[in-house]
Amino acid sequence: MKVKVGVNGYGTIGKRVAYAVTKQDDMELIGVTKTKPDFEAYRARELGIPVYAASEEFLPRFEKAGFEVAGTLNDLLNEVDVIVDATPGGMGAKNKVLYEKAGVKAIFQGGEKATTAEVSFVAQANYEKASGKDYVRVVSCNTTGLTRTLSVIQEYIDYVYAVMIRRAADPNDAKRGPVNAITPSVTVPSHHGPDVQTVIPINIETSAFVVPTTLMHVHSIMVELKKPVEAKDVVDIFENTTRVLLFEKEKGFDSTAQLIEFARDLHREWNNLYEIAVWKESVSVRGNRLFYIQAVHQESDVVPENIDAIRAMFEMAEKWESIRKTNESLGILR
Ligand SMILES: NC(=O)C1=CN([C@@H]2O[C@H](COP(=O)(O)OP(=O)(O)OC[C@H]3O[C@@H](n4cnc5c(N)ncnc54)[C@H](OP(=O)(O)O)[C@@H]3O)[C@@H](O)[C@H]2O)C=CC1
Ligand SMILES: O=C(OP(=O)(O)O)[C@H](O)COP(=O)(O)O
Repeated sequence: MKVKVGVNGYGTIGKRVAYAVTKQDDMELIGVTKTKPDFEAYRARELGIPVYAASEEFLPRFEKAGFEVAGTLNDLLNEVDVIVDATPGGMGAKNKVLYEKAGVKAIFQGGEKATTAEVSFVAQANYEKASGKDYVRVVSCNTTGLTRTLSVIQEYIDYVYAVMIRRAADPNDAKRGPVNAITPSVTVPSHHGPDVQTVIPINIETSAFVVPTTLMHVHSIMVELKKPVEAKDVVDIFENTTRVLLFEKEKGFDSTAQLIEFARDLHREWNNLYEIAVWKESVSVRGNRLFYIQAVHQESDVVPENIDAIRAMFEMAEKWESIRKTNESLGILR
């Protein structure tokens, strides 16, 4: 039996999760919601995905355009086993009452507070904690990136300090850009450090800056070590970590631009780079401090996590079986 999945909010994250669901042999995409009949709604329809109005108040927009919807969110909720809420940050918590009323499990995204769900989730770090749960939050793209690499070197960590260089907007977001400025999060820690702690129990402080780019976030990470480790051992660990890839400046990976080009060269859908990109040369140890730099494709790294969260919530597969299935279905390299 396939799990019936709906996606509420067919935007940057929602459309990618919907696509990923269609690639799973144990899941069925029942439909997605839109607030308006724009090109994304027409494209979903072309792809054969039933489009529902995000609520009754939006129905007149669709009627005016002559766009026939399959129903409203409430109708979608009657059809599904789980809803992936990918609405703008903060809206998921409000939607939760609808999901509770419908008796439907729900996955929230990183724009929601941790308290919205029972578990904050990164598959490789705490898959089992989501087992059988009704409400799970896939943490933000940056928190997912930090957790993926830090969770596998956890035994060496005394304290982590990370500087997050955040992209100003997604490529399709003309409202927020171009931005000719650097915007610091003036309070330390930025929300990322405490957010990592909702998944793994480590000491971590983060600060954050928004810079004028749409191509990925970059993290400069410094770890005070609890016990000695050599850079080559950390490289080995990352080389054997799922959803983490090492890239070499030596091979032309000078910036996030080449990382995105790499994803384009793979003919990845939407040039998704689901894996966290660690610059190999940046992994270095000086005294009792480990340094490395990584980049996060904000539009896609959380997509496999949403798929694994569904399997965990329905106890459909053990952790590594789910990760393997998700990776294979999306062409994730490791
Ligand atoms: N973009 C990113 O880099 C990342 C985002 N996240 C998190 O994912 C979540 C979604 O973000 P993102 O995909 O970027 O957001 P987007 O703005 O790209 O998409 C949100 C979608 O929600 C829909 N929406 C708007 N209002 C409503 C409503 N009242 N009811 C239902 N749907 C509505 C919009 O649909 P319509 O187009 O029809 O108006 C829109 O497409 C947030 O929590 C965010 O923090 C997590 C990781 C990375
Ligand atoms: O989850 C994200 O970033 P975050 O981890 O810095 O909050 C996404 O890139 C969304 O960021 P946004 O809040 O700038 O849209």
